[in-house]
Amino acid sequence: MSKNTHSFQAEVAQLLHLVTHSLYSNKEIFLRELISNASDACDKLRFEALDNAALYEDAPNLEVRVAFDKKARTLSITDNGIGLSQQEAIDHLGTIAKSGTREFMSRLSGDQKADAQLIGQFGVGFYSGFIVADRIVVESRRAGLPADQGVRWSSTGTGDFEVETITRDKRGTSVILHLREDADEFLNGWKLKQVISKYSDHISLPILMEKEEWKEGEDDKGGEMVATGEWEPVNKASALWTRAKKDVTEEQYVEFYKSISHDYEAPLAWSHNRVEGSTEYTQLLYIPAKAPMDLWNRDHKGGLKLYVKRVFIMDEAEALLPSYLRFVKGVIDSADLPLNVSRELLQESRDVKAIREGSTKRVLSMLEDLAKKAVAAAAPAAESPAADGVTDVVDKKEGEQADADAAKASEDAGKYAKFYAEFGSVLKEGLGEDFANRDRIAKLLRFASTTSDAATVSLADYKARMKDGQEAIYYITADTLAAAKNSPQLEVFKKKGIEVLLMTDRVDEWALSYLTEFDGTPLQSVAKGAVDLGKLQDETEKKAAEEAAEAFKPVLEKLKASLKDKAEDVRVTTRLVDSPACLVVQEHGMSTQLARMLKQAGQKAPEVKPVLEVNAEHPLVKKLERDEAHFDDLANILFDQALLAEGGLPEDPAAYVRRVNALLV
Ligand SMILES: Nc1ncnc2c1ncn2[C@@H]1O[C@H](COP(=O)(O)OP(=O)(O)OP(=O)(O)O)[C@@H](O)[C@H]1O
Repeated sequence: MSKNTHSFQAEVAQLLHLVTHSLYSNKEIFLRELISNASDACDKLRFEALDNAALYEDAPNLEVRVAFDKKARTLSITDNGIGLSQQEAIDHLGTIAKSGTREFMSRLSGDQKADAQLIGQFGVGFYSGFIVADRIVVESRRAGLPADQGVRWSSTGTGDFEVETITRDKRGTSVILHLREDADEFLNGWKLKQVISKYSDHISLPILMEKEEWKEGEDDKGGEMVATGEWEPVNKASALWTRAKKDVTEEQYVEFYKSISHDYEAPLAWSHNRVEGSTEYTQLLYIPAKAPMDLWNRDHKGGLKLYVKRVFIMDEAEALLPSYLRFVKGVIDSADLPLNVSRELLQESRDVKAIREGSTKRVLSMLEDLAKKAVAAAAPAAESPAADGVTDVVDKKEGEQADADAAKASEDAGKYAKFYAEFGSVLKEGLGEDFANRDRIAKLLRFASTTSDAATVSLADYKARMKDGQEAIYYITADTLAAAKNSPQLEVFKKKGIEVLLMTDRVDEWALSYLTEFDGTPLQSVAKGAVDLGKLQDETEKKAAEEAAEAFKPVLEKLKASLKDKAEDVRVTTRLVDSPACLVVQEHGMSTQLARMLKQAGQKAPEVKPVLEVNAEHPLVKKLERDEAHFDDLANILFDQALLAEGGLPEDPAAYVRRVNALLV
């Protein structure tokens, strides 16, 4: 193949421009990305070689070599992994195959700082080389292909790249960076070693660099470091999760997280354990601080990296965690699974089931810990050791330590709220997905309520504040917090000072349908079924209500007849104070709000005919008794207004307007 020029996919060209302009403040990450790709390529070779050992050719020891040439101003990262065929070079180094790319691009604002964060989160991988290089040459040969089917890919990172055939004896890939004028610092062995140990110590392959020696200059003209031709490893080369906890620093855990997740921010928490027993495995699980952009995309893949006895098997192994924990990142290294395990096999394996259960429990405990820290911080200061009077006399050092501890405690305290804001909605899916852990999940949920606009109220908090005689945990679902707060259904609860949880998340109604009770107390939607305040209503109130209903009966019958196409039933209620009417659905029916949402999403929703409840004390309702001439109009207005009040739209808005206008003139 002679030299061919190809254009980058439009998104790549755009990304390259941003990479070179926005990621400048953190140049050195390019090395982490390229070494990580080299390591992935070796993992892939090892995996393919399980079925075809010939792929190793004569070089079974997988490794990465980093070399630089001061004169040529080049830095190269060479691996003897799987390599790239010509077509693969064109496909993989000219496009972005990642899900969520388009959405990511649309969120870029042109503000360099904000964009740099986003790009960091997205992960630019190979293209990060252009932060420091104005030209990149990739030479590669795929394992198993003959030497004359190598490929050279080169580009200056603008609009296009060139590809040509070369002869390459060694399998694997060399990425050769022609460094920019201002990237001189990477032509220095000491600097490179420092960056490698910061970002790539956990890579399980040896990363080799040429040993250097000091050579005096001639005629005492100063000296310099020169390469000796001998290669030495510069990383620990033991996978991080295989080390003992005590041998891993906090910074190393954080860097490892960043390298597997491509996240910019440190994780909120992690847990590293060796599990022994009938199923043996190591788990290293992280809870990110930020949701990835495509968490809600249908094609978002969650899951952990799976290793078997330190051999990389697959990314995004979804079978290792339930879908509602798809935000968790990390590694599982199993001692029991066969090396040739496939995704299909994972689904059926009993070992995987045990790993999944164990990892789920571990994640829930991490979340419980974070939640506990938030509660502890909210507790009165008297419980903190600094306030118990014993620490009156502290020397300066202890004082500083106490300050540091306090800062850490306050940071820890905010973590659960941070987690919940990002992933609370996903966690709720667990109510419907993971019956075995439903109670634990329920304890982790937080909601806004009539006493708190922020989603901070736990079901346990709510229970602790329940009124004497209150027999249920009341909640309402709505599209927005404002709609929930102002819902007519809440009027009687407000009047009696009873707290109601306000649920405005799309998943709430679906998820809550799986949680019928919490700690022995039933959950009750205030928009479903007839309101039954039970013991909260005294006898005189009940009697008055019954009498009002009796007196209202004739009007009720007429209302039912007028609205027979719209309302399932019409009844008198005590739940309203200021509003004339509201809509409710039958006890086990789908709420009108959920039905509306499904329809908007283009999905099939059953026709929900709501029940109209009227407030017999309201002047507008009383008017029904007197105004025979407008009865039908009034009845329809009452219904449509109740629909409007909960965020719906009258079936025939023009007719509604006509009716109201007729009454206004
Ligand atoms: N050293 C290499 N050897 C073989 N293939 C490589 C190498 N470097 C990159 N590639 C190929 O190019 C693709 C694109 O690399 P890039 O770093 O841009 O994204 P990625 O690795 O797929 O994603 P991410 O970096 O976000 O994990 C890789 O998926 C891989 O197929």
